[in-house]
Amino acid sequence: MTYVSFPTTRKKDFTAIGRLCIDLNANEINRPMEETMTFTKYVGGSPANITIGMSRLGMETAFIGKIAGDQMGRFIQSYLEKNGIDISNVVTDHTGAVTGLAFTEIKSPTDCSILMYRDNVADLLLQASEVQEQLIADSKVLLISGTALAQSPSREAVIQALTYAKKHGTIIVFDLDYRPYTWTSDEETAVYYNLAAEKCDIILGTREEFDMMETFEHNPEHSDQVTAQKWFDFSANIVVIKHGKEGSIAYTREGLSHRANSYPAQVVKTFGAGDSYAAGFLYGLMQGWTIERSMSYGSAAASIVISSHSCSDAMPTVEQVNEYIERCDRGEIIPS
Ligand SMILES: Nc1ncnc2c1ncn2[C@@H]1O[C@H](COP(=O)(O)OP(=O)(O)OP(=O)(O)O)[C@@H](O)[C@H]1O
Ligand SMILES: O=C(O)C[C@@H](O)[C@H](O)C(=O)CO
Repeated sequence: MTYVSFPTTRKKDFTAIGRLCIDLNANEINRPMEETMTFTKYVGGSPANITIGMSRLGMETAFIGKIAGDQMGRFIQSYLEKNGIDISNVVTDHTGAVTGLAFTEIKSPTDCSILMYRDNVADLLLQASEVQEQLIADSKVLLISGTALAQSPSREAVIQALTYAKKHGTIIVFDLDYRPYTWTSDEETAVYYNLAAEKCDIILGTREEFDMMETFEHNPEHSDQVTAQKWFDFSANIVVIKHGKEGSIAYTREGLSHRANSYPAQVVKTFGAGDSYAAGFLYGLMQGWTIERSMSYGSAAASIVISSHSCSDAMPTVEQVNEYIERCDRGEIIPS
């Protein structure tokens, strides 16, 4: 059964809009930030990570965003280029805005947190007039991520991108990617998230992220089914709710639900799980696989990334995911 009909003849498989940042991941793991001395620098930002993931899986990708006009911005630009991502709609800021930094604290494989430095960041300065309609028209999929809705003018840029995607029949994926520190109030967050979600074909989020969106609604049991059902009255065909190590559940417009277990992992840190899951899942759907197989593929990609030090740089290729699944099937991966 086909749940989403992706356009067939387009130059790009996948384009994302949103933030391009830097991750500084602690080298001394299993320690609090107060005792962490050194970090390794990677490209970061959830939509950037997903795009890198899609590119590693062999998809034709592009990015719409804004980078700082400095060394960090140029580092991001060159990394995207090296990964085969079309950066013709990555605009450089000339107002002195900076690159967002995410310092990661890895206290234990299950206790990780991120300290964000996001004052006057370039990614939130993308303007609606800078979004290229033709690029969206040329893409099978447009992925938006929630953080870009947090402030103007980036908020308007995303809404304009949604308008172009609707006009051209580009499939819209919403990765909720809720980062509370970027927002000023729960009400503002819920209102903008809901407005954007109404236009999306596929929505991916964690239970906690959907709870935030239900600020004005009644779902006392935090029921995944109730959450998903609402979106089928709008544009959604698939709603995926992620539950960390417990796996994920996808609902479809036809009223079916599909579960996927997580794969075993030698966990180094948990962040990056959602981004790699999104890349693997969307890749599978775009190959015409079943929802279960696509979810399972996303779960395997997630286990690879959480077993690694980085998010972006650890995004796996098709060969790596296949090999990981085979090793798991042979019982060779012992969970940590
Ligand atoms: N500890 C774990 N062990 C194995 N797989 C995991 C673990 N945590 C997450 N995953 C896998 O990653 C998928 C997405 O994880 P999760 O629900 O934590 O998303 P997320 O909160 O968006 O991730 P992130 O931490 O990157 O924000 C899960 O469905 C599961 O397949
Ligand atoms: O999303 C961010 O800005 C930080 C990410 O790059 C980080 O790697 C992460 O949390 C992935 O989900």
